[in-house]
Amino acid sequence: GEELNAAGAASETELVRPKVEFGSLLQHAGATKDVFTMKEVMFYLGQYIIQKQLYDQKQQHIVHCAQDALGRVLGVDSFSVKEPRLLFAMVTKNLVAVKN
Ligand SMILES: COc1nc(N(C)C)ncc1-n1nc2c(c1C(C)C)[C@H](c1ccc(C#N)cc1)N(c1cc(Cl)c[nH]c1=O)C2=O
Repeated sequence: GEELNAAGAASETELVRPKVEFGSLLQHAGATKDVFTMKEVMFYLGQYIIQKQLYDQKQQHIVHCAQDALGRVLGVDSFSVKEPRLLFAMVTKNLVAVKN
């Protein structure tokens, strides 16, 4: 609906600055800057998860992060990639909006 389109548009126009620990996690995933779009944040987090193979080998939509910095910044031991609202809520806690 309208609200999803708005969220989609925001993911590519509004800029965010990660809080310190979250920022170093994104750099570990290859990021080379301090300010991102939401789309970029999700891209780098996704690369981080795949590179470190944090997904469950059997149920591959489940991410296990209790033993990883990702779990500390998101505040959970595991989550499902099929829960977008929960995921965005956890990620946005680690971001500060940048007024442009
Ligand atoms: C375990 O996950 C996968 N495993 C496999 N295997 C073959 C094992 N293939 C694809 C995925 N996968 N599905 C989705 C995503 C991935 C990879 C890139 C992690 C991304 C995503 C999920 C979580 C975070 C965080 N923290 C960041 C990005 N994602 C997204 C979820 C949302 Cl809510 C927004 N944007 C996304 O790209 C999905 O739906």
